[in-house]
Amino acid sequence: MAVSLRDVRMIYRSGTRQVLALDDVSVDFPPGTFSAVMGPSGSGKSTLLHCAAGLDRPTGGVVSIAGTPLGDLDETALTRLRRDRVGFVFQAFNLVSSLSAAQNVALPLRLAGRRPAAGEVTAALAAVGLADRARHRPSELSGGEQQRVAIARALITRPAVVFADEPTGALDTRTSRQVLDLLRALVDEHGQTIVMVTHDPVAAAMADRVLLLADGRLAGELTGADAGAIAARMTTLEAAC
Ligand SMILES: Nc1ncnc2c1ncn2[C@@H]1O[C@H](COP(=O)(O)OP(=O)(O)OP(=O)(O)O)[C@@H](O)[C@H]1O
Repeated sequence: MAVSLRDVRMIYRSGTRQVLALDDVSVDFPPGTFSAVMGPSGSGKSTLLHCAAGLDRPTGGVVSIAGTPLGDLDETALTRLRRDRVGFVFQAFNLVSSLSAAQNVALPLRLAGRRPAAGEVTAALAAVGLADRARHRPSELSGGEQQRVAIARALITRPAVVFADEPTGALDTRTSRQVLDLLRALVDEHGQTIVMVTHDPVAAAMADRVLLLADGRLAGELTGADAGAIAARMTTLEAAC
């Protein structure tokens, strides 16, 4: 499995209050698959993503990335595994504004103390259709172009999995479609594993399967559903919460 969660539980404590954000969730993300995670507000989507990506340590259960149980790793080893094996794409792109597109893409390698091989960054930018924008700063790129640079940056370390948190949340419909087509192509043509949290049924319909969360639990899974069917299921879930 690229990522696996076994009985993952997350309890947030603030003062005397406790929130059970994940309630014994078990799920696998096989290599070369595109999964969407949906659910009503507060259902635990971000918590699931953060635990699965090793950004947060769950209260209980086991998360493994590429066969490595994260609970066995100290903070240094966990940071290294995240840096080398996990790619992140965020709603707000999170590019470094003072760096060019090429420098942003090279950043994860630089942080790992590696000098990019000749052509490596150019190839990554070409893979997202932006070879001719290498010298542009983020402010000189459209939103969709910035997100494609962020995707190239996420892929430069050849991660076992890319986690995308609302990757089209800040984009218009047409640009969203381009970014989703790109994510789909990365799975189909390069066997990339992608896990995407989204509120958008159109985005979720691009995935191989849609995991539905409600109250911190897996409430169902849809495969091959179109956006209309996903939206209808979400309406039912929201009404029940
Ligand atoms: N750091 C925290 N401290 C305390 N409670 C938290 C914390 N983070 C999340 N929670 C709570 O855990 C539950 C799940 O939150 P989470 O952010 O994972 O939901 P979500 O499905 O991503 O929501 P949204 O769609 O609104 O972003 C919510 O009840 C939330 O209030």
